[in-house]
Amino acid sequence: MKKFVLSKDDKSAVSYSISYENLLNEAQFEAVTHVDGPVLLVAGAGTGKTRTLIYRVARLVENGTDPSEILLLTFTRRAAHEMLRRASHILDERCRRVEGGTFHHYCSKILHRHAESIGYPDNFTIIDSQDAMEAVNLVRNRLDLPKRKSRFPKKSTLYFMFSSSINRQIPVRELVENEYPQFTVHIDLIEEIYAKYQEYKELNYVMDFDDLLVKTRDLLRDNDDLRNVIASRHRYVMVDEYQDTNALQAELTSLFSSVHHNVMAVGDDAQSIYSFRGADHKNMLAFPELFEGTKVIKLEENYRSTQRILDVANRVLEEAEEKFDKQLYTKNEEGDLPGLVKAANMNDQSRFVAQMILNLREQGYELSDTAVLFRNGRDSFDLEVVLNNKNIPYVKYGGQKFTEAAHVKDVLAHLRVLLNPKDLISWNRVLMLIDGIGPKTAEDLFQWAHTRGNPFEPDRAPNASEKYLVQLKALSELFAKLKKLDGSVTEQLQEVVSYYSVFCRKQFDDYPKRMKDLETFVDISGTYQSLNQLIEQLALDPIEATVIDTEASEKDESPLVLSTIHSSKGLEWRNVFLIQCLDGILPSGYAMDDPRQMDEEVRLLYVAVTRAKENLFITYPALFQSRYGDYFSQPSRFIEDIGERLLEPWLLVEEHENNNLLEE
Ligand SMILES: Nc1ncnc2c1ncn2[C@@H]1O[C@H](COP(=O)(O)OP(=O)(O)OP(=O)(O)O)[C@@H](O)[C@H]1O
Repeated sequence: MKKFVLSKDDKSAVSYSISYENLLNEAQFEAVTHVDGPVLLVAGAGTGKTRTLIYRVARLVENGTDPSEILLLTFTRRAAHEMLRRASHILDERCRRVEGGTFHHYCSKILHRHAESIGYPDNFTIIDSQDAMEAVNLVRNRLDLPKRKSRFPKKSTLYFMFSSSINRQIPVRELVENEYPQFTVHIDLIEEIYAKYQEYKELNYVMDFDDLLVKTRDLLRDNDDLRNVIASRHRYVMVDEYQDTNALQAELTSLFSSVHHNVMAVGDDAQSIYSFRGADHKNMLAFPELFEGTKVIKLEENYRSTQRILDVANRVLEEAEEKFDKQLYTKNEEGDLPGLVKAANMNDQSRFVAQMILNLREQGYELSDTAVLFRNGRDSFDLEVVLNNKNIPYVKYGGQKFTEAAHVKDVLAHLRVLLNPKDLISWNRVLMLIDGIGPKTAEDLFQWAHTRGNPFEPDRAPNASEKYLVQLKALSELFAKLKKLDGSVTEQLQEVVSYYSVFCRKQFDDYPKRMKDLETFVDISGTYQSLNQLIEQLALDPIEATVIDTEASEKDESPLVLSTIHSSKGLEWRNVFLIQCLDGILPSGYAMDDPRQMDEEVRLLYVAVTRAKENLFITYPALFQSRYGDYFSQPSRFIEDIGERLLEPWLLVEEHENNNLLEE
């Protein structure tokens, strides 16, 4: 037999089209050119984590790696798309073939492909947290609970307990005993509801978000062949925002990279703000233990902000009990001192923000160069009224999601049952729109349809009452039409919206606005290739409500951004206003008794401050108005002592008292 010796390909011989060395600093370059073995990139805000990931994707592809062998896991799908768009911009279209998305998306993809191995059909549906709570409620109500003397947890609390137990890998019993001691008397019942909830999901072919992670973990952990096939495909695994992952996601990262062991995790422990979803920033500390031979690379130079903004950020972090080994610095300009603006009341605060935004526009900033950030979605309501009056266009992120609105959920429920006729929660929604049908009748119809009849002809049920027979016939006709239109998402959606318009008009006073939303939804549905894809992507990646609003209105100026701090993660603007910076809001009143939660509030403020590139204004009203009455409020304890050297106080003066509208 003849022997031929294959020589190792000389990677150094690749000539790169991008001059990585000039575009990156030393630490970034080290991370980008790292090829084999695990790496943990520990980096402060604005130090170029995203940039490093983008250049690493480009470099690996330039090196000859097949893009489909790179797995890029990010916090939102939008983030993955954006990174791959930028990578393909700096290199070429090959980068778009990189497998990118969130853990949930990727797991759902694996599970759809291997559904039979876990006893599910491949058309299982994913339920969002609201539907999951409804399912918990349903199983709770089915249990004939004896009359209780002591308080029992609400459906949302139960769901939250179950989800925490899974994400943090703590048994329900232990979690309740430690964190909800007031409910320990009901522990057996809570465990029973948990078991029944799992059973409900299996019988009805639905999965909640947590199932996607758990079932993928179990599938890969218990099935060596499949794990090897899947992990062999992942020559390189990269995980962004590692500080906001949980123990389960760490385990999945390890399973995904179990063949090649080339995993890069990127994160900033000081920006961990999702512990309420089970995220644990200690995951970052545990990374080197989980991945043997980890190389740790630190990014410390900030490129985003002026030094004066960073001085405030560094000072904010000092408020945390858990001290961070971080001092952000930059070679950028020193910049203006960030302002601390005290307004007499909320309306003055809004007037200040709106007027200042217009001033900035006059100075040449686009509206979209500016963001207004706040702790809770409701904190911007007053400002929104003022912006509307002044005709300043804005988009708002982080409030209610489009798919959380009742009218959208109603429409989607019709499509969900079409895809998965066993989805009881959606059937209930569909049937209970009809006059005369309550939960009991809805469940009877569901049971009948699933044992004897065709689920899509509910009007044939033997004991369907005359009261609602005509409506049931209309529903059956709708399903028949939808089946005929199979393959055209837009036409199917249009059919449901026309069927639903009668109910919308009957249920909601503001039905014209809601119908307009739905029409816009029909217009944009063409981007989805199938109904399955539409339902799944909307569950995993809900559209922001105001994205629909802005699609509907045709403003030609790119709008100002209003966002909760949570939704501002990873983004940056030239000007940032942080409003309602009050004790009780930031930090939240609910966090005050728990040092761990208080630390998370500090990190939240840190995230807000580090979004600003050039100008930062922190504002608060001296008088807080609420439906319970007005009261004098205190600025956030985190900013109160920062001092004038770092945060310059601003005083607002009315025009008639002084010719200058605003005085420093
Ligand atoms: N080496 C560099 N040279 C020039 N600009 C850079 C460099 N690295 C990063 N930047 C710029 O700094 C800003 C922040 O970078 P990036 O968004 O990648 O940081 P990040 O670490 O992901 O931030 P955060 O975690 O706070 O969201 C961006 O505008 C980016 O283009």
